[in-house]
Amino acid sequence: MTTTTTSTHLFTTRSAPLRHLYKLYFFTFLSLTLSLLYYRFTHHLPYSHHPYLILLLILSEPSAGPPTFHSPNPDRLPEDLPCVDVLVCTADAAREPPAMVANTLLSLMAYDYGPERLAFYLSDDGASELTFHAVALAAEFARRWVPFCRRFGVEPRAPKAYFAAEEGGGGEGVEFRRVWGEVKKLYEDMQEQIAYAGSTGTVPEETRKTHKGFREWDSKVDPRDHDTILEVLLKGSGKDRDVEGNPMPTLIYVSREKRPEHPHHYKAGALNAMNRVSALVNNAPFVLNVDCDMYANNSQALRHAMCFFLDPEQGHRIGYVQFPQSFGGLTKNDLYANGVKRIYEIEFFGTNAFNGPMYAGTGTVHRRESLNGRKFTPDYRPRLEDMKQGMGSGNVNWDELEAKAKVVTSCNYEMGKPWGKEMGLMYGCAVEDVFTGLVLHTRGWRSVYCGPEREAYLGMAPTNVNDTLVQHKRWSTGLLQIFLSDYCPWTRGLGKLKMGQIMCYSFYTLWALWCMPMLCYALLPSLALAHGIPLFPKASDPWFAVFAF
Ligand SMILES: O=c1ccn([C@@H]2O[C@H](COP(=O)(O)OP(=O)(O)O[C@H]3O[C@H](CO)[C@@H](O)[C@H](O)[C@H]3O)[C@@H](O)[C@H]2O)c(=O)[nH]1
Ligand SMILES: [Mn+2]
Repeated sequence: MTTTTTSTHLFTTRSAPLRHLYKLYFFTFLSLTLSLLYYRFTHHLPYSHHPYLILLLILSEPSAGPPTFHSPNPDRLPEDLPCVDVLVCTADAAREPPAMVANTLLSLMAYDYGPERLAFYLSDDGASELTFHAVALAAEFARRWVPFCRRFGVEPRAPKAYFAAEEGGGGEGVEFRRVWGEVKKLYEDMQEQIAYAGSTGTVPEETRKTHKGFREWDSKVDPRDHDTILEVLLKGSGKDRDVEGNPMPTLIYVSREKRPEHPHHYKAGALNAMNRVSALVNNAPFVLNVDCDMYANNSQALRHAMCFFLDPEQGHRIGYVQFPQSFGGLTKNDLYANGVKRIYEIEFFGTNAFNGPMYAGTGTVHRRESLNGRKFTPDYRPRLEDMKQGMGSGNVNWDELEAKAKVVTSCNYEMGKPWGKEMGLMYGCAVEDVFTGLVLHTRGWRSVYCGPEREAYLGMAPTNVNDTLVQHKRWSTGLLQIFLSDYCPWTRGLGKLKMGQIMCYSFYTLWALWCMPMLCYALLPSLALAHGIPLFPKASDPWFAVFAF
């Protein structure tokens, strides 16, 4: 049994062995399903769902086919890495508790990457004082948490998960125990303050004096109608330092301007606004976006992503690197399949052979240029030297920044500009992520799916049937909308995408079609039974073998 392995400098690609067996399995399955269709026809049995099933089965072939694995070699990375801007979004303090947002931010701020090269932007579409409070507390606690993680190499770096796990994970010895105890105490204090504010619904007067940002909530703020609220909570470029004197990364809280008469384009609008704010500070060549309900579980993930972008042979073609979304706290036996394991454990590895996976909305590192409208051309060869400019140069004018950031986050800013159409995340679709990924692929970029052994992100998925239905309705209608739009993979993609990729995109965007076979499978057996129609041939009939398979 051999595996095909190709190795370039910074990452290794390995294809699954026995690729022909996958094909053999697929064609056996397909021919048996087709013969079932024939049997249903000739025996006048209910068969209406079969054509859909066969169509979906054929379209699923590339993604369900043999997996291709890309493994990064971070030991070979250059020392001086390019900056990364990290965009985190939250939208509703009631559904996305401020303590969770703080925890996600802290896990990201503790990335093993070099704090002076990172800048964090928290977009709060809920314009909540409680979220602002939690983020401001997280900024202070980070001065202690980040050096602690770095010094003892602890994992995971989300404090909640870390302290909930085995006591004192990551080290031993008297010194470790002492520091661990101190940091835990500080963390619990922070948690208590967040919880207290949550229980009273407001922030204590004393705390409100610590940041000018709180003044924005002196009068009531309507999340759908307010000015931009923005505060730089940590200044990078060596200004703010942790307890050991090392530079802290930049951290900025932003709640963009909202007016009822202006469409805000949900998460896509939020990310585009953050994209512009981050361009005013470091304008990092790479942008990581993470939903606030997913914490970083692997402190190496960013270094892994860089292995792909900086690879001397293939890096320049890569538009984005997608990490899996893994979920904790699912229902027993994952009753509603909200873990979407099939996608992240099977299909995305299959898409690696066809220019890479869809953009899944979180745990994604984008090349800023490709996200912002650049088409891939074979002569595109970004130089590491150019990518390294930006942070650390100390030339950010922090006073001017707030004023400039307010301009680029105002409702009118995008008027007459290509944002949402040719630049940034695409507007007008409920699954802005898949849509945007498709556009990037049609512009010639490749993507890479990287599934590290230690899960890169761990998050929350819906746990009740109501939330699941809302999510699935949004996904299935949004995806179908793409199939029926100008960006139908068969029209926009022909000549630009690989055939396997067109099939993958069709498989996902036609996801709503699954309702046909599903409904039939749910209804037909009981209907057939009630009318005395046998659904299956007798055991003595040769056709029985096909059914038994
Ligand atoms: O007006 C909005 C609405 C949502 N969000 C944020 O967008 C993210 C995703 O929203 P969520 O309600 O959690 O949706 P999910 O169904 O969990 O999201 C999945 O599906 C989306 C596409 O539909 C992807 O963008 C997400 O990354 C993916 O996790 C969250 O961080 C929200 O805070 C905003 O910033 N502004
Ligand atoms: Mn979510």
